[in-house]
Amino acid sequence: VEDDVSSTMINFLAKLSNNNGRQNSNLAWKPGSDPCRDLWQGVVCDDKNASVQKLFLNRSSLAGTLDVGMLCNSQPLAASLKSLNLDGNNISGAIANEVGNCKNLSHLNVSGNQLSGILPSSLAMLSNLKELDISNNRFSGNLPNMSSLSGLNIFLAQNNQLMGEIPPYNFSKFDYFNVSFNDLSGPIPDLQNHFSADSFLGNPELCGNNLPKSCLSYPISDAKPPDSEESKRPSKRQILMYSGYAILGLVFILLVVLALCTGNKTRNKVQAEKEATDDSTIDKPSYASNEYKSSLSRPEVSVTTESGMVSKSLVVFSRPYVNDITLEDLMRSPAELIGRGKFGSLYKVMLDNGMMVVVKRINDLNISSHDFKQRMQMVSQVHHHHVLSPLAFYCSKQEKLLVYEYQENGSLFKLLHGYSKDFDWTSRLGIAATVAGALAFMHQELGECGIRIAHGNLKSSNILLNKNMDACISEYGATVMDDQELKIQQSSSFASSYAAGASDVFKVDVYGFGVILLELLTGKLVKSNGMDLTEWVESVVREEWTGEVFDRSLLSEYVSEERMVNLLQVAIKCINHSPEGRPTMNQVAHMINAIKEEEEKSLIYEARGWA
Ligand SMILES: Nc1ncnc2c1ncn2[C@@H]1O[C@H](COP(=O)(O)OP(=O)(O)OP(=O)(O)O)[C@@H](O)[C@H]1O
Repeated sequence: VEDDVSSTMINFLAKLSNNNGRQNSNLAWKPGSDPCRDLWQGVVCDDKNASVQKLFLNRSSLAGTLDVGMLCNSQPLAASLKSLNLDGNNISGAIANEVGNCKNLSHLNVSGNQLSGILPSSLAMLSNLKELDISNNRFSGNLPNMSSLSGLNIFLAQNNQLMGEIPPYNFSKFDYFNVSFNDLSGPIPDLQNHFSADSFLGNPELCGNNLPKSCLSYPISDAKPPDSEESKRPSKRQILMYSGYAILGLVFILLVVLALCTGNKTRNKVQAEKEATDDSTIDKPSYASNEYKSSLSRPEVSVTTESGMVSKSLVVFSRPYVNDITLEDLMRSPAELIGRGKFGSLYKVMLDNGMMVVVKRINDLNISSHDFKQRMQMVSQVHHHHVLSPLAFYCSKQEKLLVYEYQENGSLFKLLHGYSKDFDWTSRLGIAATVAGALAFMHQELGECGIRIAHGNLKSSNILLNKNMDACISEYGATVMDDQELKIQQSSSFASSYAAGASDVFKVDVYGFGVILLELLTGKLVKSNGMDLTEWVESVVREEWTGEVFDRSLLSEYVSEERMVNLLQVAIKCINHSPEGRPTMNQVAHMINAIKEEEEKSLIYEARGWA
């Protein structure tokens, strides 16, 4: 390989590494050595070791600037390079127009970085391009028209800030196509039945079949360039169509007003009758539909409807029953306030189709709309039977809403600290194992995405029980805590050590899970009469009175104290003051499964009378 190729590559990597002109030491590309013969890490050469064909610099902790121009202006390299993979770093900068000089590039993957700027039109000149992945960055401007690239079969651009209309791509050529969660507008082109709405979700101004917004204002068959003079003047057909809609709209509004008047009278009567017969106020749900509706109909949340029916802004993930739910549906459905936590209020809402959902209004979440969208999309893509996925979300600068399925059997918190005393050891151990397994799975899946999304607010009120009494984790990823919040959240005695490790967000979840284990073992509240559960358990264990820790109702069940002590040891590891000292959720899940297996074996022994 020519010397100037080696030195270009070293300079390219030094810029990407942002390490005072030095490159990332893990990769060890040494001046004076040969990229092919000396087997530089991440470099793939041709059979004769004469030219560099592929660069795999993905997940290499690079946090500098991308200078594609440097690579593609170096003639031998520009001619030989077929694949450039920079996925999953923290690289900033833009894709320079010179990328068009890398004529043989077939795979370009810059996903999961901090890249920004406008996509160069020269991308459309890469006639060998097969895969282009620019997802999870901050690119803006229009999508390049790459309809002439006949070999392009993967195009991923989700989670950026791209604008404008989608060019007329030939969708039959794509195996994968995704432009969801951008700011694209206008009608989606003819998909030739190749892609579902999921590839386009999260673009409030995009319209088409199965998208929240219909294309009434963009009759596709009459499509003209949107800013041509003629398109600005409505045609006779359009005038007739709009007048029809206006009349229908008026009739609809009159009917709604009429229905509201009669409905109000009936409701007032029913309410009055109810109040007369029911004077108990304890545990009665507080009806809050007015507060809820006014919160949802504030200007920044209000729906812009077309033909009075289509919501502009609710992002709905495709699930049965809620596929065509709109923000308007949520607004007009009966709502009841069921909780007001630190991070927002929770409403129970009954949809027209009888489905019960909960809507969480999140206050002051320390996160931009773009990042929130990105988080929610990633969380919704990871499916685990014991994690409640959001059904839909809404997001503006001022307001964030999350919609979940209602879980009728309440929370683990209620089961432990409510009136029911019927919560035996086997069920507690089962819930601990289920939650640990689900959390380990989520950490594994979401640890691989660039931003590492943790639950962020794990506690027994966020562990819900479905109709089969199976535990599921709710509100995964809905809380983003900074160090300051962590300090406030924790008791002063170990706030600093706890917050110091906040950078590993997963270890914060491990701590939260440890506290849940302590609740399961002791049956005690996390905070009660000024006592902190973790401090109390630690002091009792220090004094070697471990037996005192356990819930009395468990002791009366003749549960093996050895297995309870084993579970307590797992809990104590999880609440280690030093985050680095805590196990990973995967390790926790293994430890709990081992205890559960022991328990199951002993139950079999007992059943056979061998004990
Ligand atoms: N999908 C759901 N179905 C049924 N009950 C739920 C659902 N989501 C939450 N809850 C319950 O509603 C109550 C209020 O929840 P909310 O999330 O507002 O408060 P929290 O969990 O106590 O506080 P935070 O704001 O810190 O999450 C809790 O008891 C919770 O268990």
